[in-house]
Amino acid sequence: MKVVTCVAPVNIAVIKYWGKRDEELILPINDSISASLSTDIMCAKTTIMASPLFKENKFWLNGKEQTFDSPRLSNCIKAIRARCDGALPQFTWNISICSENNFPTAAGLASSAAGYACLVYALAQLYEIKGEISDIARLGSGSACRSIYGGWVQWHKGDLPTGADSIATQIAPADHWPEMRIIVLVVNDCRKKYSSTSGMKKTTETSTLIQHRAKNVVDQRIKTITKAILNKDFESFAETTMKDSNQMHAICMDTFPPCVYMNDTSHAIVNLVHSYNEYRKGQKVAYTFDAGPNACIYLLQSEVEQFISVVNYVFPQLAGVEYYRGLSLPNKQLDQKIVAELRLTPYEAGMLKYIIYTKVGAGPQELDHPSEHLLQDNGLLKQ
Ligand SMILES: Nc1ncnc2c1ncn2[C@@H]1O[C@H](COP(=O)(O)OP(=O)(O)OP(=O)(O)O)[C@@H](O)[C@H]1O
Ligand SMILES: C[C@@](O)(CCOP(=O)(O)OP(=O)(O)O)CC(=O)O
Repeated sequence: MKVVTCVAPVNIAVIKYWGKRDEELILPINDSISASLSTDIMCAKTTIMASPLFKENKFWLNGKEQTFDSPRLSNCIKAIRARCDGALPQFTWNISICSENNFPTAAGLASSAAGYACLVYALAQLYEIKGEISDIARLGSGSACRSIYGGWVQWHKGDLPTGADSIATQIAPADHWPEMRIIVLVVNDCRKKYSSTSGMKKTTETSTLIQHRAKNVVDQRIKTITKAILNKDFESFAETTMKDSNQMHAICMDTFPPCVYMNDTSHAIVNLVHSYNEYRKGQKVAYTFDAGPNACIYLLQSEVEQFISVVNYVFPQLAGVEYYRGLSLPNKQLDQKIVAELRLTPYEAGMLKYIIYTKVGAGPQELDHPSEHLLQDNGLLKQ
């Protein structure tokens, strides 16, 4: 019997992946860049057990048994096994897979990225594969290839029709910009109506704006934001991040019928960030939205106290929920000058469900201690 347990991070793109040139191989029409977040706060955790005694393959996600026949799961397993030494005994054994996310699944919080990166990373440990695996994680979910690395990561779209050059590389490790923080303002954590996969397929079929983005916009933004990250230039990083999020959602609106992911609360957050930056006389806080209404805020640690005091004033919390999750948030009295100058008025309580406070992290890891395994020795779920 052989067993491995791994964790892998969520990643939040600052230059977005939206649109494929090959649906089957999951090849994007443009490069993208993200930061992988700390697995201490948000992660997928996956145990894979192989045994000559297992009669069949099994897969559980968040405690519920799933079919083993899903095309994306099969594609990842096939591709990993094609790179494995067939002489290893575990090569011929059946496997049990158990995965869980410690944050909402399919709610636009990049669960598929963390989930498939974790699956592929754990399979690579099980089958003792060294070398590139981000192209295999990409077969599970495009954005998953970026979660194979920690820190700041670029997914190169590649040119080959096989997808062999459509891989992720690290731009800078997690400790390159240690002051960087991420606050996720959770507006809705329910399963979303249209998945990223179906939304971006409709976009490539119907939007004309997306051609403009791929041809004329992304390459320059990739250069600008890479330079900003390497030079730790927050102003330039923030402006590019916000513009790129806005362009992705403009393209979603240009899709026919439109796919609308942001809601009124999301737009209220956008307005608040711009007002705040005006008050601070610079781009001190940056928002970005994936395929859902939740806002991911990038900001430096020095800005957190003041920004969060403003968020708490404008979006009062409902009592009785575990509201702050992750790193401990500083508790600062709101500066009344900001309220007066920005003419801030609170919305009704409960528009934000909760807040996750986290930072950039080091990427997937194997957890060696047997207590970490999610499966019993017989390959069934631990109770
Ligand atoms: N831990 C996991 N292991 C394996 N597969 C997972 C895991 N978590 C999520 N998935 C797969 O990803 C799907 C959710 O992907 P989807 O793209 O709809 O949402 P999301 O990743 O949360 O949002 P987004 O990609 O827009 O940020 C799940 O239905 C499941 O098939
Ligand atoms: C909005 C995004 O989060 C899109 C993520 O799309 P997915 O990677 O979930 O899509 P598939 O490749 O079809 O699985 C932007 C991004 O992460 O770059």
